[in-house]
Amino acid sequence: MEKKEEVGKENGNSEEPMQTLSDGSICGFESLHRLLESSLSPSVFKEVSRLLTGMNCGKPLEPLPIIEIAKELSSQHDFDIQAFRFNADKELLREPRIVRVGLIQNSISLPTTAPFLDQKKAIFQKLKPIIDAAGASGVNILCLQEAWTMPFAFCTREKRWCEFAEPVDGESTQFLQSFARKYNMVIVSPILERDLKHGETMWNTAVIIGNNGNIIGKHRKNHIPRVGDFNESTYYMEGNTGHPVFETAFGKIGVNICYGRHHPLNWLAFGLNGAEIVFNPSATVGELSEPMWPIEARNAAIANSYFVGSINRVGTEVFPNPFTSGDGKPAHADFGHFYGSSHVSGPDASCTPSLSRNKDGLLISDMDLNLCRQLKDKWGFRMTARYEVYADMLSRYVKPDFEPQVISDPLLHKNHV
Ligand SMILES: NC(=O)NCCC(=O)O
Repeated sequence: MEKKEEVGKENGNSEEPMQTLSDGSICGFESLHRLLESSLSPSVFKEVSRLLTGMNCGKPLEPLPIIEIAKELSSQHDFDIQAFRFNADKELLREPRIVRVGLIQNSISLPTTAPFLDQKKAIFQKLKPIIDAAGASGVNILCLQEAWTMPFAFCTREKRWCEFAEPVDGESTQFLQSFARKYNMVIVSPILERDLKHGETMWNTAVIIGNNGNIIGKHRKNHIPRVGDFNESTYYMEGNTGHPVFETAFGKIGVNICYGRHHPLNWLAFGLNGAEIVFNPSATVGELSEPMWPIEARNAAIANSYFVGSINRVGTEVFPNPFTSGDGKPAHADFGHFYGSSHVSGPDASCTPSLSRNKDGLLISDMDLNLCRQLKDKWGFRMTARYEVYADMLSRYVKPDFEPQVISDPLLHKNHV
């Protein structure tokens, strides 16, 4: 209690509700986890963590040591780096299947008024040391944030930002292919795609680059947001690639891009196709979605017995021309603060602490993929699901003559005298 008041004071007034500050921190702390750690006694913090971030094999998630070269890169280039290990129980008939996964979150590098080519090059330059830190740390599968090559200009609805769209084998893929080869690393690269063979149409796409630098395939975002400033339908179409799972050298992975995380059936479909890790590269802002962020991915990991890697970009991106969202509010030139907070959720309801809310970062997680089946066996969610009942319901629901199954209390409609 004493500590909590201290935190309130840092915010200027202990009577005021605590607020996030303009530097993107929460009351001066880079994450909720850090705020709680500094504000609570060690024993209370331990109990709060048990409830907030769960337990893995009966213990809090183990932090992993970070190698010197990665530490140096993180201090030279000012990015957060954290590492954890998800264990699984030892099995008698299967060896552990440990995969090292990296998630990168970052802000843009130049103002959105800079020439486009410079903006793009500067983001590439910024990412180099972070990808090197991942590669040098032995990351097997690395995922970047949604539309990582560009500012998240979709709020503006101005067509000029379409220039950032690239074919699947374009410049950004070529840039990442060299890292994939150098570090024997699978890389998931979410970009704004221009499909040259289909009339130059655009998609919000994740390109999956294999550890030999080959392109394994692509997935196109299934659901387009129509909420707040996220008017993304101006730029790309609803995906037409289904829910592919990519069998890589290090495990079976799927990509549920940003707003798709609000759709439980979207998560389910990747699970039904056998995903062991699903990435959720995102771009979302505090005012809109922050209370949902720690819940949805975690729920998906639990319900589908797989790991989820959630990534959100960082910072506030200000655009040259103000825009509105048709909600009667004044025109504004930015989306609000992209709150980072990337994290990994396990199928056993454990979860890493989040990366910073206001800083670039690399989160490394070792995960024993055996945990997925162990949780399927323990909780039996796949076995107890009634897919035939859901399938029947859905097939009736999509028909125009669908009638909701509602049984009304007959007394509700009885005429009272
Ligand atoms: N990029 C994107 O789909 N954002 C939508 C906002 C949200 O889902 O939180």
